Amino acid sequence: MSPAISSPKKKIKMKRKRCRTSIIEAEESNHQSVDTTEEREEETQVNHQAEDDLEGLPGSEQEERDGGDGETTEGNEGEGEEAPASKKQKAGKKKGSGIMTNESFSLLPIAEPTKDAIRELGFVNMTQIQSRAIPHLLMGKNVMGAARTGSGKTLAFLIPAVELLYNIKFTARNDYGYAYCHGKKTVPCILKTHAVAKDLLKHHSQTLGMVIGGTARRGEAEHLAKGVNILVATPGRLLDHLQNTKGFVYKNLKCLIIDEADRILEQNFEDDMRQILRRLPEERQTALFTATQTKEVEDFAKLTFKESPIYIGVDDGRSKVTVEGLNQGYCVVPSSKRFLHFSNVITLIVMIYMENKSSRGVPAPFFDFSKADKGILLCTDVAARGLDIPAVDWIIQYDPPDEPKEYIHRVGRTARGEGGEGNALLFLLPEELNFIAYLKAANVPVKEYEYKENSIPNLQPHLVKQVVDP
Ligand SMILES: Nc1ncnc2c1ncn2[C@@H]1O[C@H](COP(=O)(O)OP(=O)(O)OP(=O)(O)O)[C@@H](O)[C@H]1O
Repeated sequence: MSPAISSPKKKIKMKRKRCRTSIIEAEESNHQSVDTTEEREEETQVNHQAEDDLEGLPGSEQEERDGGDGETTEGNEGEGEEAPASKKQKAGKKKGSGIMTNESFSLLPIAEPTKDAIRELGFVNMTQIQSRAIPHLLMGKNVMGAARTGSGKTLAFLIPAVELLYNIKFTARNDYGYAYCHGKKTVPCILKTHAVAKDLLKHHSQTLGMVIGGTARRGEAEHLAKGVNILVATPGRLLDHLQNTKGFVYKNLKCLIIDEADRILEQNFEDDMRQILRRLPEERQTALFTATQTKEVEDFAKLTFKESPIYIGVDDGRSKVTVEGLNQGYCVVPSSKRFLHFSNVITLIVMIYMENKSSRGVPAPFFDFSKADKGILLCTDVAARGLDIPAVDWIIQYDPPDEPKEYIHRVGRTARGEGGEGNALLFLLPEELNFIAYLKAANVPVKEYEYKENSIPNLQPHLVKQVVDP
């Protein structure tokens, strides 16, 4: 029988239970690869060669050949150096989330300043995507990486970026070495990457910049003309600077990293990307990362890579696409009761995160919410991707998104990182129930919660009072 949700407040207060569904190996992965099976086989051979080259490096041979099942290999007991355990690593001791390996960052052939920065971030062992992607990227290979939300993709591509620039001794002036392009125009996603890059560069002299559509471009242009080593950018604004900013030297570009690849084609950035790719030096490394493997990503990969990249699908073969620590369910409610039920669950409205922006295009509620001890953030899909807000307990969806992959990104804002736990509840109208079939086909494990008519308190007078006399 499905659990009742007659008292959502009670449910929220209830000690969160981990989803105990065991991982069942799917016989066939539902994920699509970039290439046809034939191409994939060839690529696998290439991968094995690369892995042989990588012998001795963590995450190389064994894992890649096993195909990576997303199963937990408990973290923190590896040969890691002493490091201050961050909240997240402590959380990892509670229960494995299925994203960790027992391979320590200290085993990577990377410079001391980078290792120091990782240690100071409080990370000891690598997540799966990190242990499998970093060695290839350090060797200059083109990589396409797919791993579920909250599994550490950001460090997977930033550590090699920082490292390679350090090794080739790029100077701050006029050496534009790395471009990181985010598929979606959401400012917080860019900020997250920029913040992680800044932390990693703490003991390095390499420089960092950021260009974002919708913000003042003049300051950006001046910054670019002075020289930036790693540039975090949205596609449209990057193209604008490539076309129009005098003194922006990008002929030395060594690597292009594209994140949230599935959004690029969806958001009609294809033309922008074509033009960006045409302008950048051909002799460069390219990496493409995504949380959801889709047809769009395949198409985009064909546009991006001249030759097949090394494909790393951490979750291929997993029987579910969301993280272990996520409890998720849905509740079918009639249209007339949905809002009341929704308000009952959230009980209190604290912040609203729409498209409103403060200075530099950064939505103020995002920062307030990130810093707050507790709170509720009302948001549109603009907050659905890439955000890494600490300790989000619940994601409540007032209505379903258009596609399962959007659902996966929405719920991916909770239960992030090692040991991350969280809950997600989706309200559906009876006529929207079909969406569950799509979720199940996409390997999203959702439970049905029972809707009880009499569980809704009469909030109407309270709401009216709030509106009239806030
Ligand atoms: N090796 C690690 N050990 C413990 N925690 C980690 C490690 N690497 C990353 N994390 C933490 O895991 C969380 C998720 O990381 P990150 O934001 O990079 O995920 P992501 O895969 O990019 O997610 P999304 O697809 O939703 O953008 C972050 O809070 C990050 O600090």
